[in-house]
Amino acid sequence: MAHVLGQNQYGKAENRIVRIRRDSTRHEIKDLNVSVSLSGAFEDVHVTGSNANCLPTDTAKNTVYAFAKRYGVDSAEAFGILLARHFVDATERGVVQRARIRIEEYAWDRIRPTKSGSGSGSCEGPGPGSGSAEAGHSFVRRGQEVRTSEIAYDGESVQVISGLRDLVVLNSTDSEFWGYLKDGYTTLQEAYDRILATQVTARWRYGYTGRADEAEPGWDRCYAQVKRHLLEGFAETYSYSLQQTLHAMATRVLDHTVEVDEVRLELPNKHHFLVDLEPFGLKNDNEVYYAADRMYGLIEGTVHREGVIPVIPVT
Ligand SMILES: O=c1[nH]c(=O)c2[nH]c(=O)[nH]c2[nH]1
Repeated sequence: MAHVLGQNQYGKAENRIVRIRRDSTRHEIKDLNVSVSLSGAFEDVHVTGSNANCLPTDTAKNTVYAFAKRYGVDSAEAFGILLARHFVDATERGVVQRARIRIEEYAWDRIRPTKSGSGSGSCEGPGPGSGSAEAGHSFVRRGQEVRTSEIAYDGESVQVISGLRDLVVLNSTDSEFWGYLKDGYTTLQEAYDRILATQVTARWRYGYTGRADEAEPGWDRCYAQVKRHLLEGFAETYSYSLQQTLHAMATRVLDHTVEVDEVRLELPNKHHFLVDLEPFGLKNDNEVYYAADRMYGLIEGTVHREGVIPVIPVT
């Protein structure tokens, strides 16, 4: 019985690309997930095993990254048009008859450091975002983080552990990682200017124990204040490791929020790898990155006030 090859298409899906424009100290970021799908004269590829008409998906991937460098990314739409036209018009012998480019774009807002962030504060202090110039290279991914809390009462005292998760932040410069231990399995190149990005999970425990003479902290105020200092701690730390950034963020929360005794952070290192564009005659001057979603380094730690016994569970 004869069989007929029906509709078919192929390409490279989910090319995670971060394009930084660093023309000035005020960097611009474009964060895209680009999927390429080609259809055309691919009967032979499927039926006979001849790859003469097969543009490798690896080439499609390279094209996406090279185009990001060569033409920049003004908008997802304009970038998609460039790519789609290229695959159809520039591929040999009219092999590619239709190109479909799908792009998801993730939006980032700038972290705004505040001048009024100094001095030790309580949750009665100024609200988040008051004051200030925008950070040139520090971003927080748009979309709401999840606020968490865990409350326990044993008949005597109350314990409140608040937190957040899915707060995604990125510094497009001011991050290095070098001078680390090396053994026979070490291949990592030392980095003197890298992207530092993480998805913050934070928990903090209040000193509040619910005694009759104790006033409850302003929970919403404290939440906003802790979040603000986590963001600013991230943005304002010139980092030599994510571990150091973790310590700076947690310390800053304790310095500015007297109600909090202990902070625990879980920070996955969301790796961004510079794409090698040399084969296409392009110099990648820390502009085009492959944003890997796994595997990832996972940096975890607690910072607490001296004399306080830390109790936030290690997960
Ligand atoms: O900030 C970092 N800390 C590490 O421990 C580490 N390990 C690694 O491979 N890259 C990084 N980056």
